[in-house]
Amino acid sequence: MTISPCRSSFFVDYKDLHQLLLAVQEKCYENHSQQIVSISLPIDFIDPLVVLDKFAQANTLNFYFENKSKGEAIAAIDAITKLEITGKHRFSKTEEFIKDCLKNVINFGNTNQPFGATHFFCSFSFFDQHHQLDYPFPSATIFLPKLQVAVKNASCTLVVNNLIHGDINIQTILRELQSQIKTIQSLVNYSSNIEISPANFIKNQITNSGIFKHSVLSALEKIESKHLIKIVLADALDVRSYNSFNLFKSLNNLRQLHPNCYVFSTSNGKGQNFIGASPERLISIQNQQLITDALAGSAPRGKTPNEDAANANDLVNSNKEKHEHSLVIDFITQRLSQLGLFPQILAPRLRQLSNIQHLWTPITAVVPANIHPLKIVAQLHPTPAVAGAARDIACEEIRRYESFERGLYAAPLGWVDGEGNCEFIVGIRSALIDGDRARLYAGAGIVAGSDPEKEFAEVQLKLQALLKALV
Ligand SMILES: C=C(O[C@@H]1C=C(C(=O)O)C=C[C@H]1O)C(=O)O
Repeated sequence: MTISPCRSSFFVDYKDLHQLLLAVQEKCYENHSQQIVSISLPIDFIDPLVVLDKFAQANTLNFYFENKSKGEAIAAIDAITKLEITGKHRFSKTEEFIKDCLKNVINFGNTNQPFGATHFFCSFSFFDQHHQLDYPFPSATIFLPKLQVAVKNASCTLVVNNLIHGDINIQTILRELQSQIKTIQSLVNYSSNIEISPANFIKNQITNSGIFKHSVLSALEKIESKHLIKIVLADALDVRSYNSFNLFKSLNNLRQLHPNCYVFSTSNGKGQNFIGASPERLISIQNQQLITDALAGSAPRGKTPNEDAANANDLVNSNKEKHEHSLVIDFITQRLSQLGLFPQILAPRLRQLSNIQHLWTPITAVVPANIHPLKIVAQLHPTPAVAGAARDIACEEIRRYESFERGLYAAPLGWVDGEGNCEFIVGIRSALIDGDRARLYAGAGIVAGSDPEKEFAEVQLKLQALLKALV
């Protein structure tokens, strides 16, 4: 892997780049092969969401990921190479695909910039097989974008990936790069407008309150008879708007309304988008330091500081909520240990979001270089935070109780780089957007002592928070 220099903001040494591209092409001719040239440049500060809005097309894959509290946002547009998988072994196939691609990458420019060099964007579905045959996303989608713009704190990086082979016109690549940089430069001072104006929808609850509460009661009987310890039951809400949903405005609303969450969106290149604001990180790995969240056990935020503190107090002292939470900690620590890791459980805390608060225990571990992030994703997904315990029985029961396909709901979604760094979140509090239609998803964990009314109210609270953002 060669790295050529690249200097200040928006400075591209086109002469160096031209020579590199010609040399790469020559090798491609000789070997009848293809190479990926990844160009990383520091750029002036720009909002990646504005870049997404400018460049994303309905017929291309794209991805957006933002964590406002960490000062990070990343937009990935169009794919130079992709893998779509339906069925089993999707995590190991993804790992293989990424490793194969990385063998063919030549880096140019400043790869040490935050989010410099190649990043692969991945979305998985909850189950490895869909029951709904026309569900619009495969069980796994992985792509290396053509264009990636990322912000970390005040630093902004552009990555342009190019596929080089014998027949490609190098001059065209250079011209395209110049034109992309010009367009991006023109967006530097563009700020996204805040538009929190809830739209008017026609709504249709998939599982009505009666059906949902009946499922909770039935699940409680199975818990009582020891068939299960916990199950996470989700509900879906179908809405139809008078106009097509606007991805950019909806994401912008989500980040204003849920600044402590991960705001995300991913597309299938056929016009559908899966978006949401999730508080739950599956794993992030930075320089071999892994962190994962055990997040389960909930209470609404109070309307006054006193009510809020009382709700928080009830939550941290509730044996039922603590039991629900500890199932997740136990599962995560066990599964990480099975991989040979030594998980450290940090002090429990509250995760307070705009509408809801959760019991939260971060768990850390050091990841040896030989364990690929996707092995850990495969080992953890789905945790009892979104499935239940015992997990496989809970998954079977979920299929029985829920009348809709979970699809990408409650599944891993994130990025991996070539150095073993990654960030995957759990796609809860999410919606599948298709033109003027959206299906919203949210769920709640059921354990012994759960109250069907309260669980239903919790799910509605989560759905409403999402609905408020869609425009
Ligand atoms: C399943 C969801 O959330 C999960 C369920 C929680 C609970 O029941 O307390 C809390 C956080 C998440 O682990 C969802 O929001 O869809």
